[in-house]
Amino acid sequence: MAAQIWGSEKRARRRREISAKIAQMPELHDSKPLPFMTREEKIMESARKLTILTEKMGQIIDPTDPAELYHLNNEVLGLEGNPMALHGVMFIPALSAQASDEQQAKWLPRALRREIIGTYAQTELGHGTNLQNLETTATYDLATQEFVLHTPQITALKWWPGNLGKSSNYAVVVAHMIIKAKNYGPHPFMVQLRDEKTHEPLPGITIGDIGPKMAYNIVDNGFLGFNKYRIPRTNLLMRHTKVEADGTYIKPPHAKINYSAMVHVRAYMLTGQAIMLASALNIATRYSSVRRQGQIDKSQPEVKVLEYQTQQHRLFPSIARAYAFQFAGAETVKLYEHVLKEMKSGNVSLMADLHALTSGLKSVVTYQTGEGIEQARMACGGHGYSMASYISEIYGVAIGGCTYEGENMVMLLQLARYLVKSAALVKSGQSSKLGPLVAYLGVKSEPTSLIDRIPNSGFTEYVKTFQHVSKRQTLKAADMFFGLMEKGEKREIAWNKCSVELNRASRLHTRLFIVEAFVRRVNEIADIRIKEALTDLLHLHVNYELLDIASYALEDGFLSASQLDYIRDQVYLYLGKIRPNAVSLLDSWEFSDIELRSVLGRRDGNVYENLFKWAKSSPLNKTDVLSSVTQYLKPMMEKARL
Ligand SMILES: CCCCCCCC/C=C\C/C=C/C(=O)SCCNC(=O)CCNC(=O)[C@H](O)C(C)(C)COP(=O)(O)OP(=O)(O)OC[C@H]1O[C@@H](n2cnc3c(N)ncnc32)[C@H](O)[C@@H]1OP(=O)(O)O
Ligand SMILES: Cc1cc2nc3c(=O)[nH]c(=O)nc-3n(C[C@H](O)[C@H](O)[C@H](O)COP(=O)(O)OP(=O)(O)OC[C@H]3O[C@@H](n4cnc5c(N)ncnc54)[C@H](O)[C@@H]3O)c2cc1C
Repeated sequence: MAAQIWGSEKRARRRREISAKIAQMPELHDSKPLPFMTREEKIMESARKLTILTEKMGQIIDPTDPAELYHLNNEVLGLEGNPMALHGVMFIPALSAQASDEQQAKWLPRALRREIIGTYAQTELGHGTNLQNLETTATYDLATQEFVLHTPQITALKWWPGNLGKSSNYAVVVAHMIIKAKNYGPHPFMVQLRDEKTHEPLPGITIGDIGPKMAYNIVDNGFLGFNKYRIPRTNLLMRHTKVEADGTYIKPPHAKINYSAMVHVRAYMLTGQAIMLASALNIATRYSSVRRQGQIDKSQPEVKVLEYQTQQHRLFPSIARAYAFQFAGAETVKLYEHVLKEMKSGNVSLMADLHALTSGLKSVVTYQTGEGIEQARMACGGHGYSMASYISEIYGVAIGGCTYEGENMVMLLQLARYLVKSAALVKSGQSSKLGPLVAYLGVKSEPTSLIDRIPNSGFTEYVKTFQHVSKRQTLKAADMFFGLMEKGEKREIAWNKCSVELNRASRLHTRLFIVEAFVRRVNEIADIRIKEALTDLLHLHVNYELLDIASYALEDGFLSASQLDYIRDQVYLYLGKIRPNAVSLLDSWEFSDIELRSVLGRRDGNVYENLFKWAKSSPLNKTDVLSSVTQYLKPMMEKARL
């Protein structure tokens, strides 16, 4: 199963080998539990480990393999981030995709050797979503052949970029490019921020940390202002766009090609989210098979809480989602790598499809991951609320994904643009022009669903039902939009008035893609036992997801009440079937105790003794009487007693 999750036997074996090596290197372990550290201590601890990793990486992993690097980071540095989180996730990908060969030769080896630390600085205090209204300018000075970066007012300060505040000395900065008073829109520039020897900010640069956040606090998200700060013309990233010495602008082959670093993260973050969901579920499910509370049969001893159907219903559909996201994520990364290769050689024809797909997936996956992690926390009762479970930290980090790389509603609306265009093709009889991801929009469906009507139909009837509801909602939302425009409403106003319905269409389309990716994977599996276990999970997935969106299929009578009863019964049936495999389905992800950082989720199940040990190690317990008591509470009580 681990091979299915991680992509191959070899990958799963390598992960085990890497974990085993890390277990033997105490210098790479947390020196004390992270929840007992201050933010400053955590940042220091992370930098300490990161430095050792830089020295010893070659002994532990193949540093050229991104999957191994990602695993190493998760184990050693953890999900709260690290001083170079953005360096690998966005800075290097931005240079790789947008810098010319010459620029890459100059900067990439230095970045890869970690001679310099970089980030991606785009969002500003006043604008994040609406890139067209960013305020930072890069004005070309023909006389010196330099760009002058400037922050015209406080809302133009770069705000949020990870590791910008304290760690990075370089950044890819997105600024409006102005040449001879003409604004060419946002473009990426390579900018040095700090002196390479002293790490002091360079003259003309104002920079700092934006303060503590809900989670992800090892990352120093930062602010950045420029005061007429000059960089050479050749620091504009010039793979696709060029500015010649005389100010001549050569436009890129696709207007949005400079957005590729964002698409990169949107594609890669899906499996990251799956891992966070599976981690929280692993903790909750292991704990649920240790925790005994109450009886089902009063004549019997207390049961493990995992025996309760409500507990299974809370956890198991999310287990199925974690697998589904991992499989959909793997497909998306493959597609992204293909499109990137094409893009580098000038073929931009697949960019719109990839943008639509990743926009929808990013939104649905992060939202459902957040839901699943929060349910996992609640499933641990009181101990879930303790940082000893570590689930609240996983939650805080995961839901950041609903916001970064494009706020979820906004990204769903991006997919909706694509769906509406596709609907227009269907309506004008040009279904043959639909791309493979939306071809179902042009296919006539049966009048009613055949779920529970055809024996041995596998998952086909489920997929057809998801297709039906997605198609119906897309065409309905598109009709509503076109209808408003026909009535004379301006395009943008009509769009806003339909946007809730449009986003519903985007979610349904994306959920269909996730179901199909799960089905595709199960169909590929040769090992009969693995196929069986995953087929059970897929049964739970399709029935649970369909029940969740049943109103769409009920409102036009595509599903009947009796079919809905069948679907509900299937959910309960598969909860029971999955119960014996539940812990194994999560243990198959092979997270080590070092990586999970959870007292509740310990592999050995020795929860209570270790919770007590953990509590005793709280800094508050270093002394029996705190100074808050001697200074304030004791005098207050004494005064009250007088
Ligand atoms: C190993 C991985 C683990 C991952 C862990 C990650 C941890 C790191 C943590 C955090 C990192 C976070 C980083 C950041 O957040 S960086 C900042 C990200 N910011 C955003 O995402 C901003 C969101 N906004 C946008 O992307 C855009 O403004 C927009 C797409 C919403 C709108 O852009 P705009 O230029 O205004 O375009 P239009 O709406 O007018 O659309 C025009 C047209 O262009 C199409 N389009 C837009 N983007 C793309 C694209 N990327 N590719 C292809 N096409 C694109 C759009 O669809 C329109 O098409 P049309 O309908 O045919 O006209
Ligand atoms: C943990 C974290 C890490 C980050 N890291 C980075 C980084 O490394 N580099 C970087 O540059 N940025 C980074 N960001 C910033 C992030 O990319 C932005 O916060 C994000 O893109 C959302 O933009 P915003 O904050 O402007 O939200 P806003 O756009 O102000 O969103 C507020 C509300 O308005 C709604 N809204 C906005 N526009 C529309 C619209 N057109 N239609 C409908 N509704 C709309 C949204 O849906 C939302 O409900 C990070 C953010 C976080 C939380």
